[in-house]
Amino acid sequence: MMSFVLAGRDTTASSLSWFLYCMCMYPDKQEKIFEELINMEKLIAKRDGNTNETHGTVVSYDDAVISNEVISKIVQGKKTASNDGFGSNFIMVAKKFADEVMTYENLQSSCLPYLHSAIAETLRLYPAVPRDGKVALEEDILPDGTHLKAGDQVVYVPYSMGRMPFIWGPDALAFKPERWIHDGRFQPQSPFKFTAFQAGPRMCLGKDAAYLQMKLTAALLMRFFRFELVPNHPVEYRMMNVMTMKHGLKVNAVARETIQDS
Ligand code: HEM
Repeated sequence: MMSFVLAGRDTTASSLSWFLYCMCMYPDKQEKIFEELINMEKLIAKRDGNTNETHGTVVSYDDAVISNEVISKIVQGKKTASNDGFGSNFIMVAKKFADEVMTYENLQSSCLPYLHSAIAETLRLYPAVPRDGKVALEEDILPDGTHLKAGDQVVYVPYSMGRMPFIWGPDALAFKPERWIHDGRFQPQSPFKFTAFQAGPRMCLGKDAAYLQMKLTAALLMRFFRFELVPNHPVEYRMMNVMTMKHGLKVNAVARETIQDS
């Protein structure tokens, strides 16, 4: 339990911060994710014979800037107080989306491929574990012929590996979820190339759980809000075991248009 709580909390939390940061830096990618979520919502409504989304009234909350408290209530599906500027319809639509669209099946890597790829791309550029060290218990020879004595330390650096043109091509520094998509599907890379979760027998045990949590939270936020960085707030690395943001991330969340059931 200690492993799961320690390994699974700050890693996913900081990755979500970096994901939001990437969304703010690349608004065109943020829009693509929104479109993907809306399309899925429409498909599911159509499948279930609920066509309200095409006949409903469009309610705009465009000028509103929402507090963290309101966001967390929406993510948890709770009703917000009536004086916070958001009607219960907004909460109802968000809750419906969470319950009916964000199912376990719809959060698998085969669904929402663009969102899944954007999370993988975030981890390529901003791996939650930026460097990871090992100690040889006994004398050993690495696959490339390097000799190790007992007690030697070996460090691999997912942060650097994720940015090497040698590994990812000349556009290695660009945030491009498209690089993970082939024939419209998310295509995983070898864990020896994409090392954010380590590779081999001691690879992260929580990888699928991490994607599930991050995809759910990101989908709920992306579907209902557009994020923008607060101008002039410094975004810097805090290089610890987990790569968090030194000054945290400050964003404005602007509510998107919501389609209200008539
Ligand atoms: C973005 C999220 C995450 C990243 C980037 C990540 C990354 C990693 C890395 C690099 C390791 C190898 C550490 C080492 O042995 O040197 C690891 C191990 C581990 N992770 Fe994760 N992790 C994430 C989320 C999670 C979550 C959500 C859980 C649990 C629910 C989890 C559970 C574990 C466990 C139990 C190990 C130890 C596995 C072993 O030693 O055999 N991780 N993780």
